[in-house]
Amino acid sequence: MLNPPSSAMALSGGKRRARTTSSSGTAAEGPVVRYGSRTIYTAGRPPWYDSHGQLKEPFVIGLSGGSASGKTTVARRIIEALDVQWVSLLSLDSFYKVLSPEQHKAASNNEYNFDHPDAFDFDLVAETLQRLKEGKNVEVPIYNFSTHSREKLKKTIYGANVVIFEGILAFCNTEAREAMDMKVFVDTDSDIRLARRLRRDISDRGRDIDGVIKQYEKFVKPAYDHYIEPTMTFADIIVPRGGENNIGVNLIVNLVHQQLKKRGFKLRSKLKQAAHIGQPMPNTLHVLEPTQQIKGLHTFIRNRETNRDEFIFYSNRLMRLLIEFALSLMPHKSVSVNTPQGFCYEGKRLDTTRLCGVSILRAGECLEPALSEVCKHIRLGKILIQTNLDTGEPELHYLRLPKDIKENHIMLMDATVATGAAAMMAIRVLLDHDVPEENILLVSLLMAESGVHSVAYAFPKVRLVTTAVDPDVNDQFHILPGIGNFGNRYFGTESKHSYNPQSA
Ligand SMILES: Nc1ncnc2c1ncn2[C@@H]1O[C@H](COP(=O)(O)OP(=O)(O)O)[C@@H](O)[C@H]1O
Ligand SMILES: Nc1ccn([C@@H]2O[C@H](COP(=O)(O)O)[C@@H](O)[C@H]2O)c(=O)n1
Repeated sequence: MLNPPSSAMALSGGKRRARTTSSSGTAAEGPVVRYGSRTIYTAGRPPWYDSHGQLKEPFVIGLSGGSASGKTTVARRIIEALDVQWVSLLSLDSFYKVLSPEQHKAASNNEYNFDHPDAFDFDLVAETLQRLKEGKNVEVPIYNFSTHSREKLKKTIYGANVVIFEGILAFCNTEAREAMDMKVFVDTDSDIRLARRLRRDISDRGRDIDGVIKQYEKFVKPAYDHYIEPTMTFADIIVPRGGENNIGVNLIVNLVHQQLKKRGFKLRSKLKQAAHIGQPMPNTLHVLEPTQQIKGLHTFIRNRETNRDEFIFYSNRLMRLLIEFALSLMPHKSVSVNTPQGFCYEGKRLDTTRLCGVSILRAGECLEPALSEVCKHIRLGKILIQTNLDTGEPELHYLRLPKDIKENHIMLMDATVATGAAAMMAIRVLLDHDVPEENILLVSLLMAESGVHSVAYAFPKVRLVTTAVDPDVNDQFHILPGIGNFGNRYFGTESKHSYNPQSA
């Protein structure tokens, strides 16, 4: 499972590993999932949009077949062999309708038809697939086969590069079918399916032998003949025998790889390209006036000889000025107050109830105290984005956003904006949580020209607020002349590694 409620995502480190999320509760129970000798990490989502800020739709694989044909096994084999970052597994089981007490009684006597299309909420299936295609997160019910009911807790699945949707009637619904880029039917002999189902239902689903056979004869077999097998005609690929069919699985994996390659994912180097040179700065950019005082503070924090105490002191001062400046750009309403002398003063008031701060970890967190000092009780969220040292691309590792964020104005804080890749990812996260673009203010001590252009190009309504804009970014994506690694200087840490384009 990836996201506990309230949009908090599991955190894990690691390089060049596939990540999965699952709705069925079987494929990915925690941040780490083991398939034989392989370890799958469920965090570290790479960009799911392009340099225009537009979403790249995930590649959706539909997997259908009879009960116990091996759909889940094939799905896991595909995930394992794909070795693609961020794959979501969605199961039709999650969409079983909630039973009435009478239906529940029938189910306990193996007299409820769980294999009929009416047993599923296909409207919710279509809505869920649509949201995933839009890169949005979804809350999916967790189904319990022993109690025939949904668990109290839901699972959150985030949009992904590849989404696998599996289920007996996955191809029955037109809207669901239309959301699929590839349809795979797992075709396993009916005797084998019955034998597997007997074993599984007795050991995993709390059933007895007579009950399984009764349900199979009355509902499962007729439904296969009537509803499931006919949908085989929709399949692009038919995989006989299921998960043991290596050639079938490899064929699917190769086709998906070809499709993903077409979509491309080298975002950061694309952003650094010099297309912006000579372009005027966007009018969404607000730079603090370079007074002597501001330049004086920059002189301290840019100087490599400045020790840590002084670096913290002077950058804190600059951050406070930056936050005050950013607040002046937030909406204020008109208010009138009476002075002690009894005069009316027509003033302005900032509505702090509809304002949140979101910091991009780790360095963006340094701006939080300045914001909390000037906006008492402000609600704060955090987004952890780290650079994958193999690819140089940003990856989303952790997310905790204030509740009802969509109704708020957001001060999105990071210490620096170089290529703009991390800022774009954070903005994309906010947009995916339905925050209006014009409500986002990206606040950063220092920005590079290319970062400003990239963010402004992709998100023209986001306002950018900074204390200075530097002209360049080097091959390691550091700002030039810059202030060095802000986080390391502020926290007194050393970065052992950084992205090296030569070894990528
Ligand atoms: N090739 C296989 N050989 C033996 N058992 C298998 C094989 N494939 C799947 N199974 C077992 O059969 C049961 C159903 O498989 P599963 O992949 O969950 O099917 P489905 O998702 O279609 O219901 C599971 O208990 C699984 O371990
Ligand atoms: N409460 C339930 C719900 C469903 N079933 C059976 O599960 C089968 C679908 O799951 P697979 O993993 O086999 O695809 C389906 O054939 C239902 O009969 C159930 O027994 N109890």
